[in-house]
Amino acid sequence: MNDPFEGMTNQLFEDKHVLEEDYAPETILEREDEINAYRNALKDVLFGRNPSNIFIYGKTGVGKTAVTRYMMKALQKQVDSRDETDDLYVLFHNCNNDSAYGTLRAFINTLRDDSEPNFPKKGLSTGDALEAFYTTLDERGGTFLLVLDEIDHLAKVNSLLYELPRARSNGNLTHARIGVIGISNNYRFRDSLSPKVKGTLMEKELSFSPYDANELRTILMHRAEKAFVDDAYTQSAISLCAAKAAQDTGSARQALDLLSTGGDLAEDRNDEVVTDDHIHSAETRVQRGRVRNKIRDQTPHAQLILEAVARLESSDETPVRSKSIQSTYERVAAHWGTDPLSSLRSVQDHLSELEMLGFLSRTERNDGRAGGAYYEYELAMDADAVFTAREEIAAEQEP
Ligand SMILES: Nc1ncnc2c1ncn2[C@@H]1O[C@H](COP(=O)(O)OP(=O)(O)OP(=O)(O)O)[C@@H](O)[C@H]1O
Repeated sequence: MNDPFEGMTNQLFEDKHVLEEDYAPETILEREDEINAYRNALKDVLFGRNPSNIFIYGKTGVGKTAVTRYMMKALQKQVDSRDETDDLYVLFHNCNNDSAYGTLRAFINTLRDDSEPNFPKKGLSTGDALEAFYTTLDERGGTFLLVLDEIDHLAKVNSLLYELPRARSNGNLTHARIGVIGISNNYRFRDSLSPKVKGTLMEKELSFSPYDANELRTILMHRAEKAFVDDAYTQSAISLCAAKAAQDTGSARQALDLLSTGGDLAEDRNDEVVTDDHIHSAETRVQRGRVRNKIRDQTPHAQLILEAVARLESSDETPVRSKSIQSTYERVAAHWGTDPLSSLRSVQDHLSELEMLGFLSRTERNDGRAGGAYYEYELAMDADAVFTAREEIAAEQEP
């Protein structure tokens, strides 16, 4: 066979990385009000005062992380240019599936010199970790901003959020000041905190709303200019990405995914310009990717239970009660070589969780005295999308 890569050229993309998730935009567009509010909330850091605690809320892809990183960089630059201001350290941590102990350990290890031993993974208590953290902070001195992304996923969050803001007034810190910046998709997060914590935190709250089509178009145009070579996309393709993402989620991530996938498709087909056609085709692929990622985030048993409901849905057996789902789930688990959960209660817990996350819908039925109240479940998404996602996830996991 001839060289399969012979003659391949890169004619569409100037710099594809500009459309990818880990690209940090140097300008933030369409978020002036949020940036102003953020600036006011952070200004104490410049004046040597205790920093405010700040919580950022908003749905996925609306710029919470991008704006936070942008603000932290700008603040760091400003602090570094002012001799009279205390040193600033910004520490980022994603709290997904982590504990207060793990979070503190990550911060301690980031701050410790290479010559110092790492803080142990286990064997000590959260209290020990807090003590070591305070010692490390006080040794350095200065202002520490702790950015806790996905803070609603942090186990034992109350203990941490109660302790950190009081560290200075309790005499645990003398030379250091702490501010907590929490980021969350869950607007109800605050309600879940204990009254004691709410009273101590006194946080400033910033809310990021979904983008509309015009805002998304501005963001996309700016990126497309850098990502593609001249004339490699139509304005109409950009507007279409913006319109589709605005109508669905208002997420800049979704809009960027559509544009990037549209570019991939055009490149695969050797087309020189990204057009509406590519974006229409990209939509199915992006949608599939999103479903797959959402399913991948679930535990193995939750995935099997979801697949069981999808099987029942595709054979027209829904709405269906949890007992019938359980027997289908047992067959699905056997198919994948997994031991199923044995209690109906556990299956029902997973069903409630899947309903809450939007995978399933449920209706309460009541058979009166004879049967009492019970739930019936249906799939809230396309069954084929679940099957494809499950097969793709299984293929990824094969050695
Ligand atoms: N205003 C903006 N200007 C430029 N790029 C943006 C803007 N808002 C979002 N983006 C880009 O969109 C993508 C998603 O944004 P980001 O990660 O900040 O969202 P998020 O709200 O933190 O979402 P999640 O809750 O899922 O983490 C990133 O690639 C980011 O660079």
